[in-house]
Amino acid sequence: MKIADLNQLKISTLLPSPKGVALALLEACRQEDISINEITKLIQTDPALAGRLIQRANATKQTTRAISSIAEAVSHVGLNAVKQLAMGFSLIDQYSKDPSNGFDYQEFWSHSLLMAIAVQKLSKTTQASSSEDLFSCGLMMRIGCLALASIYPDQYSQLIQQQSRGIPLQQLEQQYLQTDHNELTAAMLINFGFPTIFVEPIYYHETPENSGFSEGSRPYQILHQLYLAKQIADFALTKESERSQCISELLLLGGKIGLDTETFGDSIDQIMQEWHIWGKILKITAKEQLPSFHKMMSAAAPRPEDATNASSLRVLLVEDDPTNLILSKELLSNVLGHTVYTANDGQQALALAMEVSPHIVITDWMMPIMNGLELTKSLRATEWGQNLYVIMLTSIEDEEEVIKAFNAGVDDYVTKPINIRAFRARLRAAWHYRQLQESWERDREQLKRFAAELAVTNRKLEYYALTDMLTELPNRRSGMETLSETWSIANRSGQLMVIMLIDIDHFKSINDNYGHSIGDKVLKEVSSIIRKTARKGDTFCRMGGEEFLVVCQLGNADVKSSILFAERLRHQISQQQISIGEIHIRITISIGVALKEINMKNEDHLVIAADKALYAAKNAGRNRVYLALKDKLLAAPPPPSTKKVDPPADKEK
Ligand SMILES: Nc1nc2c(ncn2[C@@H]2O[C@H](COP(=O)(O)OP(=O)(O)OP(=O)(O)O)[C@@H](O)[C@H]2O)c(=O)[nH]1
Repeated sequence: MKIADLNQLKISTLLPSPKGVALALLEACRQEDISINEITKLIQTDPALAGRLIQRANATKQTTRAISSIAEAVSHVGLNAVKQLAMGFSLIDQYSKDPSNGFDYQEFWSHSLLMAIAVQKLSKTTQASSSEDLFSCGLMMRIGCLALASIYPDQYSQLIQQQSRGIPLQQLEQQYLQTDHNELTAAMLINFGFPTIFVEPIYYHETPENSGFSEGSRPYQILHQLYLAKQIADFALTKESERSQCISELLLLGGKIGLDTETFGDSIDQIMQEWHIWGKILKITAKEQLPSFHKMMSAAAPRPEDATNASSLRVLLVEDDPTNLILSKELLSNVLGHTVYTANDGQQALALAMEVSPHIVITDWMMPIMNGLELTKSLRATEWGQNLYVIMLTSIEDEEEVIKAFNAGVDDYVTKPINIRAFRARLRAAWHYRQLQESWERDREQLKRFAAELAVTNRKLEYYALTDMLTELPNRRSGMETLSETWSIANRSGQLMVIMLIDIDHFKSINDNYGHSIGDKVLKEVSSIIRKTARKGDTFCRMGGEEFLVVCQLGNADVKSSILFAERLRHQISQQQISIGEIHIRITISIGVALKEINMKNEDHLVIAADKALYAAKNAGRNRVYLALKDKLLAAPPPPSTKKVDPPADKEK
């Protein structure tokens, strides 16, 4: 995260800053021993702030009883949030009238308010943070833009205009102002006393992929809620004709934080309602009421209402007659506002089309070298030419000829001389076709992305379902699946089958002596030794607690080699000192080995036999291997060669 150095920028005195009671609150909250009583007294001096605070407290309270006093509102909302809300409200009051510098202050706050309400709503679904804290984060997360607009009024309005031509604002800000709104926001929020846990996610809210936060962590969750809140705010303020393009992306993002379409749609509707209510309270103009999200989701692609909507198409005009070419070009570019490329015959047009990828090809019919029909057929023969919209210009409106043109692949025809109004109307149809095509392509891309993300999520879920999270060994469920598969194969093939149950001796004393987290580390260490010592093909899992299961690979499963392996493992663990920081621990394990026998009905009987052997090993003094064989429990040869290490686990410092 790069934070702007406010002093170096020499702009600190020009930065938007809270005034009056908000400023006093900011100062007061810097004192560690400030009491709610003192804060309440301060707020009482500003009736507008007091009223808004009580309204906010009521907006988030769980009970039906209304909060009516400032003290109650302060303790409900929390000191931190009171301070942040006071700052946000104070800034709105001071910076909401548009000075004539081109920066739309009302739209800025309207957008910020939307982000605040949206992130608060989303936070309730994941409970990553207090929703009041997040409300203030949403309200202030683009405060750097406001700052830049106030410090560099003229330059900043020019940058905003350039941004609307497709250059990212952050890039323009860095280029012309040597800082950007995110750096400045971070610096200002730190100055206002916002905790880093919020400032960092706010800094990355436009580019979450650059944050490096680990998946599922608290900053990661906050960041993704802020990101989604911004997308929702952008969506609400975008032009109606462009709204449908954002819907699938929004649904995908909602899905990522665990919201199904129904719940997500309802949340968006509630956000929009609250936006209007809060807009009135703070005197910020919220846009007209949007239709319900479900309605917007099922709406058909918009049709252009006038020619301005249908402008800016890339048109390839093919005409051999120079006068007609000039006239048509003039009409298309100057009157109708399209970008026009020209060619004099079909062959030239084919080459140019490949180069400029036009949206529409308007071609004359009769031309030398390659006529309009041949050009259309050639275009349709290519993959990229399938979706081009082709309009044929013709002087005769003979039905047979027209059918011929449509059979060759044209989408429409216009008779010459061109009638401007009719031509404009037909281009609108072409524009609509283009819109549908783009939305279809977008949906397909999103579907691909969604499928890829779903595959990753499913793989992760599968991993989590079969893995013990502490030791990262396969878990009991996975072990039981292997056991039952191996049992079936051994049954069919008649091969020998051996399993082992391993249990750490006196593990409870490790927890008791050193605490649970050291106990966890010992479990991890033992798992790692088992993993390293196990023979190739043997599968092992953590059964739970301090018990592990090894299912020997059928080829390895003769009793002698399995006992040797168990002994080696036991010996290895008894010899290895486990060091965790300053603490050094030696532990031992007991192992029960069992062999599949004819009288065993299923794998459970095999586990019971191994358990009996384990119990016998424990009873015989622990740190040893026992074998269950033909209803007998035998100490496994060779007997433990190492000195018996008995309870409790010794502590060496
Ligand atoms: N740290 C930690 N402890 C666990 C975990 N799962 C189980 N335990 C503890 O493991 C201990 C098992 O204790 P016991 O079943 O009495 O067995 P033991 O102390 O190993 O004694 P013996 O098996 O008789 O040698 C209990 O104290 C559990 O709380 C875990 O995931 N982490």
